[in-house]
Amino acid sequence: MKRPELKVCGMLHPKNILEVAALQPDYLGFIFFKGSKRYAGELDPEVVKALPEQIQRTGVFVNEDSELVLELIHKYGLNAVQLHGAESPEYCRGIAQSIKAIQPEFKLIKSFGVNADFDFEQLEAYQEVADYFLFDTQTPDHGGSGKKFDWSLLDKYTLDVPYFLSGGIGPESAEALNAIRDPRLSAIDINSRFELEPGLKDAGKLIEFKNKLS
Ligand SMILES: O=C(O)c1ccccc1NCC(=O)[C@H](O)[C@H](O)COP(=O)(O)O
Repeated sequence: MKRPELKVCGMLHPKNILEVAALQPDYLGFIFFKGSKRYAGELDPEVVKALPEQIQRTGVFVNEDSELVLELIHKYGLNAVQLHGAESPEYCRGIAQSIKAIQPEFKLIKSFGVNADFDFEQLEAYQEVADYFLFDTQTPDHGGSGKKFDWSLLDKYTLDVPYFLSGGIGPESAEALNAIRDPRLSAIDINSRFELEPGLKDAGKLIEFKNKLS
């Protein structure tokens, strides 16, 4: 089985972005949601644009106006968007069509907050438009909760769309992640459990975790 990729989300500070980029994660996430403690809307776009091209620069949005999403994709040179609110399949299709017409390799990641009541059937309407799903813990703050959900709930996931696993993944999670045998697990998404403060990642912890993943 292919080793899942790694996404480090919630990057904020230029020096820290370069420090983490040097560890060669597959994705770096920038949160363009004003309600987040990791809001990156003030970040210099040149810092993001200058990242090595192997790193997928991912903008995270929550129920944002689609015109603004498209504007920020261009402003920051993003390769992917992660739609982390209650965006409809039609909204996702509009974004995907607009951007893929000029950037065919662009990726759309649709996030869902999972709990015991989560309706996996709703995903069917998104399967043609999402390149990936992202399964996070359901919380009122949308994301970055540091809380893990019960991964056995994913036994109910029957579609073929590859997914990112997220929510409360910490340094101690490596062993459990290595035990997952689902070929649809495309990437592991980490955030607050690797922080010194919101938006500031601990490079030492990241190196240790990355080395433990198989
Ligand atoms: O991190 C945030 O502050 C955030 C706020 C609003 C929407 C999404 C947000 N984060 C998106 C992510 O992809 C996080 O990595 C994901 O929620 C997991 O976070 P954590 O539980 O802290 O590992």
